[in-house]
Amino acid sequence: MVKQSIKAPAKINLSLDVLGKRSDGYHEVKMVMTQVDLSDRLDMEPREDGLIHVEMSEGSLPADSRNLAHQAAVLLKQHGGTKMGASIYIYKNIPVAAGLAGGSSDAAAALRGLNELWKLGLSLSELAELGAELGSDVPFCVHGGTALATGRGECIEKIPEPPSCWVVLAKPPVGVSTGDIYKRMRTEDISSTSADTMSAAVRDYNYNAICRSLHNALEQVTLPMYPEIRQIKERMRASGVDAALMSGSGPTVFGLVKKEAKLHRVYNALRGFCDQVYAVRLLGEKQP
Ligand SMILES: C[C@@](CO)(OP(=O)(O)O)[C@H](O)COP(=O)(O)OP(=O)(O)OC[C@H]1O[C@@H](n2ccc(N)nc2=O)[C@H](O)[C@@H]1O
Ligand SMILES: Nc1ncnc2c1ncn2[C@@H]1O[C@H](COP(=O)(O)OP(=O)(O)O)[C@@H](O)[C@H]1O
Repeated sequence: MVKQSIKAPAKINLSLDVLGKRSDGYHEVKMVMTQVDLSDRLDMEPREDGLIHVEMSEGSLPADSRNLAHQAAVLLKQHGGTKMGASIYIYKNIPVAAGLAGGSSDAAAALRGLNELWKLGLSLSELAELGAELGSDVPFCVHGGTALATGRGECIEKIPEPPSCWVVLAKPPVGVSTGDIYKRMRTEDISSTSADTMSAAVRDYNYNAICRSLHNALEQVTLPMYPEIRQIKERMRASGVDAALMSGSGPTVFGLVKKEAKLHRVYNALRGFCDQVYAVRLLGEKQP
């Protein structure tokens, strides 16, 4: 039996501008997104009986039709008109509801993997278009790498990879609802945007400019609601990261660190403060 084993990496938002509220209930955004090497893994096998069956290593998450990878498989099956089914096993490493797009990345990995297994021959753009039906972050996860995302997040323009660095991720034990954070966003308070500056810094391969340009408009909503996120940011800065920012709607904070010699100090400072801390690399960067 042919099997597929495929990685589903987490994302961080190097910059996130909210440009306004749309008539469809979503917000117009402009974001620079990139992937890090903290990944779930999806093992997939085709099934002759046509059923979609998902199992998760993480018992607290639904494996039924509420699971984004399950939804992706059903959508692709309908779109591709195949009689085949699939068994999907998800090894979960990415913290859930963290602002790291773990669910979206699982959905994207299911689309890419099943497209191969079922020999549907869809292009990445076609898979991304399908993925947009599941969530705004899914198209980015289908393409992967580093990108400028516009619209509600589903319009993807690939940009070059940023310079290599360490990324320390720290997630406080709070649950944040993305929809709730967007709903509370006061777009009239927006005073500055950052995506163009960040995109230029990435294209220039300029690490210091990337650090200076980190910006997330959703911080103005999430930080006052959860003081522990601000504390993590402050602790990261005090421990010597080059720059720190909340990812997406939160609550995970990421810190960028160029020098490996600093990494242990940052990691240990955070570990004493919060349980879920990861030291990872940006994915796809040129090796130094
Ligand atoms: C904030 C971001 C930044 O990358 O990531 P996360 O924090 O979720 O990782 C994304 O914009 C999240 O994308 P995603 O998590 O796919 O959101 P969706 O499922 O499409 O939408 C969830 C809800 O958020 C709101 N929403 C989402 C995207 C957007 N551009 N405007 C919105 O107002 C809508 O109310 C929607 O019902
Ligand atoms: N495969 C999956 N992995 C993680 N969460 C999932 C998955 N499928 C559905 N979900 C649901 O999606 C929601 C958001 O999860 P996630 O993608 O981890 O958040 P975020 O976009 O904030 O990083 C959670 O409430 C979770 O129950």
